Amino acid sequence: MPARILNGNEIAAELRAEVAEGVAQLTASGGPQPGLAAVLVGDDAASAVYVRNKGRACAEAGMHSETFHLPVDTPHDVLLSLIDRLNADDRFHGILVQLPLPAQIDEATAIERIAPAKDVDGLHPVSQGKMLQGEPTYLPCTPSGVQQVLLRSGYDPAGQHVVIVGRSNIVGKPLAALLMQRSIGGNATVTVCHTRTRNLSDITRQADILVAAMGVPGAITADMVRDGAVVIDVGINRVDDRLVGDVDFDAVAAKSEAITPVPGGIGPMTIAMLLSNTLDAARRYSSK
Ligand SMILES: Nc1nc2c(c(=O)[nH]1)N[C@@H](CN(C=O)c1ccc(C(=O)N[C@@H](CCC(=O)O)C(=O)O)cc1)CN2
Ligand SMILES: [Mg+2]
Repeated sequence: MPARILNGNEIAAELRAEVAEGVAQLTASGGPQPGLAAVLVGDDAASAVYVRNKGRACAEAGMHSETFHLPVDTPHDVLLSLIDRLNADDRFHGILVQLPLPAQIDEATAIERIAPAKDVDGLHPVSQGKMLQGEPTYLPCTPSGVQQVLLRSGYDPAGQHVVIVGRSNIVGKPLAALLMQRSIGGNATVTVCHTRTRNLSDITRQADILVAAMGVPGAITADMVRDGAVVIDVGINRVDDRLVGDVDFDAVAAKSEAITPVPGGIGPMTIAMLLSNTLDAARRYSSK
């Protein structure tokens, strides 16, 4: 049986439609139009596409958004001043700083400067600490996108062995925290593997749900995957002008129960979850 393809474009469209309905209800009841500020530093082509797509998705959901585009050589303190201004601007309920940032800017300091109440990317240490402790907060967009794809496709992680390959601050680490929570979409048994993991394939072969998030094209090969596993590919790599994931798609699809493609898998979910968080931020603002 060929694997079931988990279509992230479709699930993300469903989510964006739910957000659009939420925006209409919020504004109809006298609440604010949700507003998102996106900060883009430099001219990375992929980042520019992602930020443009975020703006377009906001407009389609009835949200206000603005992009603040700074030159590649922007000094650190200039970026921090912009974030301070956006923190104080009531038109914006959510702020994101597009990553990666140019080398002169310290990413952690920039993210920490965002007011936690506006951290719709869910990357601030306050958001991540709350998530770890199971308190309500903004969930990071890619990990919550993975969780939604699983839940909405009928693959509840509860009780499953989820093996995550990759330990980035933006995907691997927060995804592990999210999936182990005592809450809907959680309760998984999570193993995190990384570059120093010994006998990697012995561990990946134990996965009921295998998440590839290491940023190495085609690194998860068929011999690393158990027959009937659910495979989530978070990698987005450009190879010879083509987008490929971290999974050797055709060979792995031939033996798995279900798999996300690249493109059209987790990527679009990241933007849908950002909109969902921005709607939440506007709701929280209006109930203050
Ligand atoms: N501040 C942030 N920076 C980055 C994040 C993030 O969540 N917050 N994640 C990634 C980039 N990203 C969003 O910002 C993102 C990546 C990919 C996609 C996407 O829809 N990909 C498509 C393919 C698009 C293409 O043609 O390139 C797909 O996979 O189908 C959306 C958002 C790093 N930075
Ligand atoms: Mg840096």
